[in-house]
Amino acid sequence: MENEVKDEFKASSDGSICGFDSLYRLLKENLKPQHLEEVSRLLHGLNCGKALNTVTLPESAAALSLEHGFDLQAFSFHADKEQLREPRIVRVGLIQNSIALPTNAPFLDQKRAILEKLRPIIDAAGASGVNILCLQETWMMPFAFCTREKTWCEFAELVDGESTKFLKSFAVKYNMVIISPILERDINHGEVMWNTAVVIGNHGNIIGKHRKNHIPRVGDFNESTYYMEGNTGHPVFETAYGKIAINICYGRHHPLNWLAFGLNGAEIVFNPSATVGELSEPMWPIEARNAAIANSYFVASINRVGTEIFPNPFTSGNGKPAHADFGHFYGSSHFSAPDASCTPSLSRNQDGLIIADMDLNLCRQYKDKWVFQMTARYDLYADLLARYVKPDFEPQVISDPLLHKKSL
Ligand SMILES: NC(=O)NCCC(=O)O
Repeated sequence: MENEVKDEFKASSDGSICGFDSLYRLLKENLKPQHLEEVSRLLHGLNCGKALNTVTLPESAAALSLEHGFDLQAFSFHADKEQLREPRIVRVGLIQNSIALPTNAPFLDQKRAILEKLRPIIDAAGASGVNILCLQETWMMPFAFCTREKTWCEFAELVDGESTKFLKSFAVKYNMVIISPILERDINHGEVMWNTAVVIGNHGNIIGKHRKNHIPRVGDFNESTYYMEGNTGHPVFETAYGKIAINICYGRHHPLNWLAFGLNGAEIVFNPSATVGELSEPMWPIEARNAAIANSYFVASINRVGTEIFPNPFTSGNGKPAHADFGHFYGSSHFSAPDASCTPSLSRNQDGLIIADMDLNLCRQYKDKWVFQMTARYDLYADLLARYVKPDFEPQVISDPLLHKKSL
C-alpha cells in the first residue's frame, strides 16, 4: 500500500516546497493579487466576513526571530461585538522546532541543547505578551520512537522533571500558561512511560496533565513499543485565560476524541504533533479545520520540523529497505477557528513561533449560529456505540432481497 510519490511532486530535500518555505509563500509569489485573494478566501476562509488581519509584534520579538533564525508570524481572529459580554481576547503562541544536535551526541548534551534552542523563541513569545504557549510533541528529545531501541527511554522525565522546571520559570516570568508535551516516566506505577502533555499555570504551578489517547500503528510510528494508550480521559483545564485541552498528535484522526474535548467544554484544543510529509501532509490542515468547525472551538496545530537521522537503520515491517530517518517533519503549525477561518502555516523547514489573538466569544457565537450541539443526536450515537462495543454486535445492514436471487 506504500504509494510511490512521483519525484516531480516531492517536496525538495531541503524541506521547502519548490524553494518556498510554505504553501502560502509559494502562492503569494506566484499568483496575481486578485487571484491570491480568491485562493486565500477558500484556503483560509473569512473571519467576520474579512481575511484575517496580521498583528504587529514588538520589535524585541522580531529582533529575536532575526538573530536566531526562526519564522515569526502573528494573526488575529475577531468575533462579533456582543451587547452583554465583553470580548474575551487571548493571545496564543505555538512553537515548532528541529532538534539541536545530531542524535548520536551524548543524551545530556542533546537535551540541554534543545532547552537552549528554545530559550529565545519562548522569550519572543513572552515579549509578545503570549498568554498560552504550546510546544510540540515530546519537544525535549528527538522523535526516536521509529527505532524501537530502548536506549531512548533515558529521555523520559517526571511530570515535574527538568523540562517542566525549565518552563515553569518562563511561566512565572511572563505570566503565561505553558503546555509542555513530554515523554513521561511515572515512578509511582512501575516506572512506566506515557506520552504526556503537562499544563503549567501562569503562576508556575502544575495544573494537571493529559496522556495521549491514541497511539499510532502506522508507518515508522512505532510508539507502541514505548507507551500505552493514555488513561486520563478528555480533561479540559480551566486556566486564567480560558478552557483548554490537548489532543496529542495521532488523536487528531479520531473525530470522537475531538468531540470529547468539546463535550467537556474546551474553547481551545491544542494538537502538539510529530508527523512527516509523505504520510500525513494532505490531511494536516483538513483535520484541524474540521475539528474546529464541528466542535465550535479553536484548534492550535503544532508540528515538529526537520529530518532526524538516527545512528542505526531500522525497518517497520512494511517492505521498505532499512532506513535511518522518519522522513521530513513538515512544521506548518497554524490555527483554525470555529468559523472555518484559519491562519497560513509556519515554515515547512524552519523553527518558528506563530501567534494568534483569538476572541473566545466566537465559540459560543458559532454554537448559536450552527447549533451543532442541538442537532447532534448524541442519543443515537450513544446507543449505537454502546451496542457496537459488545461482542454480540451485529451491523445494521438491510440487504436488497433480490441481491442473492439467481437471475431467471
Ligand atoms: N506522533 C504521532 O502520533 N504521529 C503519527 C502519525 C500521524 O498521525 O500523522
